Amino acid sequence: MAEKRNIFLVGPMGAGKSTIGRHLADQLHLQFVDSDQEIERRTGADIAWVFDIEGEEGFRQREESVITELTEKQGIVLATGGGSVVSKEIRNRLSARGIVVYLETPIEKQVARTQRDKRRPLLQTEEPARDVLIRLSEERNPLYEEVADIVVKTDEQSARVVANEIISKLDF
Ligand SMILES: Nc1ncnc2c1ncn2[C@@H]1O[C@H](COP(=O)(O)OP(=O)(O)OP(=O)(O)O)[C@@H](O)[C@H]1O
Ligand SMILES: O=C(O)C1=C[C@@H](O)[C@@H](O)[C@H](O)C1
Ligand SMILES: [Mg+2]
Repeated sequence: MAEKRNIFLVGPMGAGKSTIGRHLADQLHLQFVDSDQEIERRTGADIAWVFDIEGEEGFRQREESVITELTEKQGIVLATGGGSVVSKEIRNRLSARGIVVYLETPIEKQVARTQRDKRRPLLQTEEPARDVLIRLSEERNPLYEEVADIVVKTDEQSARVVANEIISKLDF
């Protein structure tokens, strides 16, 4: 049987990786996995708790080992954590193991989509979420672009329509 291919979603908090990833997996009959959820499942703690106890560095180590392991699979849609691309090892891994899709999302949409949800520790600080997201985007946008095979905008269409647009751009 031909090798089943993988789709890896990258992009900032609020881009819709988890939401669009589910639609993609349903429509393509692939397995959906989410590195944040997998870390929560394995630790039995939510992401904020992992950050509290192990610090961001501890979380990043877990993220790298989970993504390395999940990308061994075939036939998955993987929603990656928003900061995972900062690791060169993760970027290399994603490029080697599947099609990388960057969900490009303006800051105002990221703010709107994340403001009611308190589960993102990097946004639960004194610094306004908008400023944090701008600062992160300056470091990370070039990395999302570098690793991407396909770039789609997620601000003008529903998650389902964005998933269809991604499918139309895939050659499988
Ligand atoms: N295309 C879209 N249009 C409108 N709302 C969307 C769209 N994509 C996602 N959303 C909404 O935005 C919120 C954040 O989406 P989601 O949790 O999928 O983002 P994420 O990229 O996985 O973020 P994180 O990196 O923090 O895990 C959710 O409430 C989701 O329903
Ligand atoms: O952008 C980030 O660094 C993060 C994004 C989320 O997916 C989680 O991985 C966590 O909240 C950190
Ligand atoms: Mg997510």
